[in-house]
This record gives sequence, C-alpha cells and structure tokens, in this order.
Amino acid sequence: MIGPFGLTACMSYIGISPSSLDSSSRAPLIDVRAVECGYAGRTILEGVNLQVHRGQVVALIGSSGGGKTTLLRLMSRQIRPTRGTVLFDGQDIGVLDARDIYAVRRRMGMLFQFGALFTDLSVFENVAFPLREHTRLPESMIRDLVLMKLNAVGLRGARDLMPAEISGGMARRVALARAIALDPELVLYDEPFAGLDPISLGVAARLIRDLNDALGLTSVVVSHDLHETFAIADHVVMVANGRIVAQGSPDELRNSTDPLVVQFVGAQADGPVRFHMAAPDVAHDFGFAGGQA
Ligand SMILES: Nc1ncnc2c1ncn2[C@@H]1O[C@H](COP(=O)(O)OP(=O)(O)OP(=O)(O)O)[C@@H](O)[C@H]1O
Repeated sequence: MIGPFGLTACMSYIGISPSSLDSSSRAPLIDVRAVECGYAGRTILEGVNLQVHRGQVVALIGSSGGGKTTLLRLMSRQIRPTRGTVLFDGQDIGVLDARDIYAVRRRMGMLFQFGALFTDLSVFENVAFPLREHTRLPESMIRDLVLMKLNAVGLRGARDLMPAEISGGMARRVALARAIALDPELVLYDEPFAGLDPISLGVAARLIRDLNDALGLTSVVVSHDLHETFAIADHVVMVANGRIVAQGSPDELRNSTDPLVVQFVGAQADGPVRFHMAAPDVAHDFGFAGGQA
C-alpha cells in the first residue's frame, strides 16, 4: 500500500533522491548572488541577492513588470544571468550543459502563469504525462503515483474527466498535481491564483502550503494576491523596478514603514514604485511642446 503523497521508495525507484527530506542541510536550496539579467540587452534585474531555504514557502510580490517572473526564469535556468550566479543545491546552474540542466529541472516542478492542461488528455493522463515522459515506470506504478497526486489535491474522483468538464479552480489543482508528479524538491509557481474565485483561491493557497509541508518541498510563489500569499508564506520578497526592495516575514512586511512597501501593501497607485514604464517624453509622443504635459 502506498501512502497518501508518495513514498521514498517510489522516489528512489524513479531515480530521484529524496534529499529534500534531509532537514539537516542548512545551505539554501536556491542562492541568487549579485545577479543582473535582462532581455535583448535591456537590463531587468540588477544586484539581486536572494536565498530560498529548504522547506520554506517564499512569496515574490511587487508591481507588474518588476521582474518576479524573470526571477523564476533565472531559478529554473530558462534564462541566464549576465552577471552573478544562481546556485541550486550548491550548483551554479548558469554553467551547466544541456544534460545537467535537464537533471536539475527534474528536481523542480513548475506551475507557470496559466499553465494550461492538455485539453485532449483526461485529468489522469495530464498528471501521468511527466511520469511517462521522464520515467520508464510500469503502468501499475504510474497509476498509483497519479492517483496519489490527485488524492493530494482532492481530485482522485476526477481522474476520468476531461479538462473541459472541470472548473478553473479544479484545473489549477490538476496542474498542481502534474507539477508535483515527479516528486520535485522545489516548486515554482507563477501566479497560481490568477482568475480564481475567492473560495478556490483560498483552497489553492492552503494546498500549496500543505503540500509543501507534507512532501518536504520548497516553494516559490509569485502572486498579486497579498492576503492569501501572506497567509501561507514564511518569507516575503518584494521586487520592484528590477531590485529586491524589501524582504522578511509576512508580519515584518505588514508592519514595515518603508514607503515602497507601504505603497504596495496598501495598494496605493502613487509612491516610489513607478506606475509608468520608461517611455519617450509625453510631449514627443503626443506632438505638443514640452512643459504642457
Ligand atoms: N521574453 C521577454 N522579452 C523581453 N522582455 C521581457 C520578456 N519577459 C519579460 N520582459 C520584460 O521584463 C520586465 C519584467 O517582466 P516580468 O514578467 O519578470 O515582471 P513581473 O514582475 O513578473 O510582472 P507581472 O506581475 O506583470 O507578471 C518587463 O518590463 C517585461 O516587459
């Protein structure tokens, strides 16, 4: 009989080290050091230092366009820093070759913005997909693992449904089951609550926390929903204008007097966080003389 979430035996059977269960290790799982990066020569993040400790739920918050998703992309080596290093479990992932980065990514689960399910596959097959892609497990083991993951998100009973037959909140939970199918050590979530009603949102948030603790995961969650995020995070990191401008426990951020934090947590449009993206002069764009904007 296999337990509710998956066993060490299953993990080693599919070749994954259950090292996340080793709480004796004090080195951070993710260590972002003095990183600078950007797209097409445009610098987005600058001087970013961030440690994600094992077992924690870390929330990345901040205004739109501040660089939160870019930070997740760095952690999963979808992009490389132009300066500085990103260490995963002590390894500089910026210098790994394709084979090694593939091995590292197997230790990460990702639920990226609007991470859609495959519409022509059942709920069961969606969760089975990474197991079929990345392992050679026998069908009976795949079945047990898929049902365990679906059970963990409360949807074992939905296994035969198609994505079109389930709600948005349920689809997000199936995507979560799929993200943890390979028993990752780290799960990266990009706006996992986007578009959910308040009840589904609360359920999804609680699930992220519970799965994190039950499976010995480490989670990084980008979210605009401060209420739910503060309720589940151990550590909150605020990213604005390409820099980390504040970090601490949810209470520390709530009680902060830093104008940037106060502006964001208090949802004020005006303040130190730029509302406008850098753009040509207003007078230039609208064709009138300077000084009249
Ligand atoms: N693939 C890309 N190519 C070029 N520029 C990009 C790319 N992805 C993001 N950017 C730019 O990088 C900046 C940071 O984007 P990013 O998506 O990291 O911000 P964010 O904080 O996650 O925003 P949001 O909360 O709106 O998702 C933005 O100015 C964005 O336009």
